[in-house]
Amino acid sequence: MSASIEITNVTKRYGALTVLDDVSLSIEAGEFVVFLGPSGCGKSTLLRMIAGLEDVTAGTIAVGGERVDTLPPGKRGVAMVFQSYALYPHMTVAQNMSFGLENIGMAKAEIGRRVEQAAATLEIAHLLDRKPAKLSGGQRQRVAIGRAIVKEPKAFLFDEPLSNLDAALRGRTRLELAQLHARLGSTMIFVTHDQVEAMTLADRIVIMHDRKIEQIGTPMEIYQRPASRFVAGFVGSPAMNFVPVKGVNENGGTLRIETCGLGDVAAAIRLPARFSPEGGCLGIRAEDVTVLPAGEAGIPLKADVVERLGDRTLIYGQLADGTKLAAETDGRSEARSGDTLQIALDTSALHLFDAAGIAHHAGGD
Ligand SMILES: Nc1ncnc2c1ncn2[C@@H]1O[C@H](COP(=O)(O)OP(=O)(O)OP(=O)(O)O)[C@@H](O)[C@H]1O
Repeated sequence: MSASIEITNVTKRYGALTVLDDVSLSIEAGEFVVFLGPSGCGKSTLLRMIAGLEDVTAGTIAVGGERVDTLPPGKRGVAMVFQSYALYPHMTVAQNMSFGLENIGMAKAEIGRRVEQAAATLEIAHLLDRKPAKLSGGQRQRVAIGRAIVKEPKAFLFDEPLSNLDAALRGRTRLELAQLHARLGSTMIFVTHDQVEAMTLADRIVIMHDRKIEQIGTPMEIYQRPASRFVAGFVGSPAMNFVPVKGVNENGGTLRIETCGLGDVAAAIRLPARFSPEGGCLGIRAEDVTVLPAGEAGIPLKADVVERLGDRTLIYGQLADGTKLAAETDGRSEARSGDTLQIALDTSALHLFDAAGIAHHAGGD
């Protein structure tokens, strides 16, 4: 069973502090939605309001078409998995998973059936008699998910559930969560500040910043067509390069963008109405900057740091005017710090940002 979630004009204040300001969002039944944003942007607060662990200051929340923001947590049909797992240490795995169902008076046989089924799904059947202290971090994590599954909720709410796992286990559990979602078909909301988790798990990512939703889109929409300079700089590693703009001229559908660091750049970007170069910048990802073979002339980039990642090499350098720029090249690059390299830009992958940070992309808005 899965349900849609409708968040309408939700505001959250703690005293004078506004944490979320008039936020609206529609999540479809069965969707995997990730709330992504920097620390303190309010993503956990939004999740906790859906769960019923925080009140809304204004606005409404509906699950499966039914308004729930006035209902207690247990009556909302959602189940939350916490970062800390929140298992009862004195109870076995089976008891931890049964506890919530016993509390609502469910028949023992039905509880047994659900626990058994969830344990099989999560491959923890052999751990049912153990106490949490005798489990690894990854196993505890599964128990916490199992405890949510047995409730057969209309939606799962995950609050950074992978952040206590080491890197390898984190990657594996991420895959398992994707498989679990495919198998259960449930609505899932997942809070994280890890963009790899967001990119790999989400049907849609909700980027949150400064009390608002900054952009909602599929991972590739967010990556390729970030709505704002904030999103462009937040998603992607290394962060998108930003080069200050001095002036813009439109000529037959091509925009000529004057910069200090990159010289004049031509791009198929429509000149936005009332665009002022003041405070504007050009954005380009490191992977869209090509390091030219020795002897070919391009734009000079003086390498400060060369990072060899095996399959690729990242070059962090400076343009002629001192603007910093990262370029990505192949793993066999022999570039060394101190070298002046020649680069070229993929002008079909340029983004222009105005002073307010609004994005305009090559190939149309
Ligand atoms: N009970 C509270 N009282 C006052 N302020 C709070 C309370 N809970 C959260 N806040 C504030 O609300 C803001 C949003 O917090 P929230 O935990 O939702 O952020 P987050 O995006 O989940 O960050 P993180 O990734 O660090 O958990 C923060 O500025 C936080 O200090």
